[in-house]
Amino acid sequence: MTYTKYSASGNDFVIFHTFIKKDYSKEAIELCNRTEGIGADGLIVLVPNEKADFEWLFYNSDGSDASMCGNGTRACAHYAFKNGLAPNSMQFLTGAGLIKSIVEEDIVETQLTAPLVIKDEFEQDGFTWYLVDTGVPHLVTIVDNLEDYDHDLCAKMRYEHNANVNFAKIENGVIKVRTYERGVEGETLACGTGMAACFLRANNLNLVSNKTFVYPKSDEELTLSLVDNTIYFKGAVKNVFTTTR
Ligand SMILES: N[C@@H](CCC[C@H](N)C(=O)O)C(=O)O
Repeated sequence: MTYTKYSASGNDFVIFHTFIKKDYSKEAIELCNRTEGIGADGLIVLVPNEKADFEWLFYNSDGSDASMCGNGTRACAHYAFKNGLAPNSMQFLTGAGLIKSIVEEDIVETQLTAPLVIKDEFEQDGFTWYLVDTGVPHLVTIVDNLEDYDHDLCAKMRYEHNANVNFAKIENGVIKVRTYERGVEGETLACGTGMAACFLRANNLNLVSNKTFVYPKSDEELTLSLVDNTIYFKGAVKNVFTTTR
């Protein structure tokens, strides 16, 4: 089997394609293992689909599945185009619905599914939170200092709300984000749907405009735009290596 490892702003994935649609959670745990496997935050498997260019099956590194992954969509779209599985402007089926992506060289833009606010504003453990589904659920708190990010608090909030957890800081009109990811159970270098959730929250509070640069923990620059309640998410991806095992 041939596997490709991708990095999308530091969020990394093992990707392969097959005709066989089945449960790949066991493979996700093995392949994503950073000591004995390839090492990644998630596994993406592309399978054929009659109504779209293809369908993806997405797994976190602990083998749990997730309906969406923003960075994963960008890596996956690049992989699909480079492997002749889809044109550069494509649509593919995810658990959250049809996703549209456009590949231009190493830059990929994805149109995320319509966001759904789950809980508008609430106080817990000294922070003000907002809970929104941008494909998967995300808690967002806006802070003055990103050092407020606290692993134990994130883990507690993640299980209480069954959501990913984001700390965001607005600085000179851009957003800096740190994300604790469900299914990785720790901080990742970037989370696309998390950045989208922070962007939406900051935009709703009029803290940023409809088109904003967002910087995750990796410090790679992404552009987030809001047009008619649709979030567009754009940035570079990298094919790290391809291996056969
Ligand atoms: N890293 C992703 C989100 C992946 C899914 C998430 N960990 C969950 O289980 O909800 C992104 O870039 O959006």
